[in-house]
Amino acid sequence: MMNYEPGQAPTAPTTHPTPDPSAPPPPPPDPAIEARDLTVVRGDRTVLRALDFTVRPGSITGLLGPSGCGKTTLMRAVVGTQAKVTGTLDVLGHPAGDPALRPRIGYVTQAPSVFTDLTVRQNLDYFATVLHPGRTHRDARRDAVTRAIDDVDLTSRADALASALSGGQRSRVSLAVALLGTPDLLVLDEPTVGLDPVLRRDLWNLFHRLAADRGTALLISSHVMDEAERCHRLLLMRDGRILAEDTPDALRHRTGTATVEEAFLRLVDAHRADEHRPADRPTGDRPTDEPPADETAPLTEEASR
Ligand SMILES: Nc1ncnc2c1ncn2[C@@H]1O[C@H](COP(=O)(O)OP(=O)(O)OP(=O)(O)O)[C@@H](O)[C@H]1O
Repeated sequence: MMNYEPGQAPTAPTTHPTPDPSAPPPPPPDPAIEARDLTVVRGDRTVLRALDFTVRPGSITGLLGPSGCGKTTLMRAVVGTQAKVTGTLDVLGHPAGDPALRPRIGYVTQAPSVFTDLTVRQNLDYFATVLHPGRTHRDARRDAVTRAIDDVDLTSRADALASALSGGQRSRVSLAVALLGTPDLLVLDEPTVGLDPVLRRDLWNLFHRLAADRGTALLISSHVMDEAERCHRLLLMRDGRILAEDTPDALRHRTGTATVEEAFLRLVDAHRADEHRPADRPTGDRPTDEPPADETAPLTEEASR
């Protein structure tokens, strides 16, 4: 199986001078997301525990793990809607939640947020007007709306009421809204749930185009392990912790397995064995009243419903 290479920066205009080959390579761009010791408490439970990870611009990072392991909480922290976040969490060079980030991040939740009494185009027009109000932006708004509808392959349904769309189509309207502002970071919570294989493939092609052509960083959660193979890098999570952060190839290689799903299961088994080794077990690591996340849940799409 192959690894996808992160997207290259858009080609420089031809009027620029040819770069000097003896010059040192430019420094890597700043991370899109940098988390150090990231911890989140929800209610009386610690649901994210001291996470360290980095997401690079122009790359697709898959966030994978069983139901309840903390994927949505992590995404909420990144977009700045989660309370009780400690540690360091920088997004596009700002602390997560900084108002300057609002126009630069697109976030699509699991529940589509669309007005069902408006058409697809009217939904997009509304959000485009919120993003870029005023008559002077009218043409740019119209172009952005047309492009976003086309990006998610809903041109033929542009004038249909959102209430008349399927669940998967409504999710794509939400995705189109997130694409309107040409965000630098797209955070997508299970964007392909309920989509048929052709649409899933088309959306993944779109994600790769966004990363390669626009330099967008994408953080995408999924239960579907074959989608893991389409990511540049993976964050494998379990029970509020990151089990591994690496490329799909490196994870398979490291665990001596043929698929990311097998690699994940191998890592879970190794982690459990460590936890159950009495001498090593840290006391008080998990309160006795706090059950682990649903760690035995299979990682298939069917099992995630
Ligand atoms: N509002 C809340 N108050 C307290 N705990 C919560 C709240 N929402 C979620 N949790 C807990 O936080 C933990 C992480 O939940 P989260 O939704 O982030 O998991 P997830 O990996 O996204 O799950 P799924 O794949 O099922 O969406 C779970 O144990 C969940 O029970």
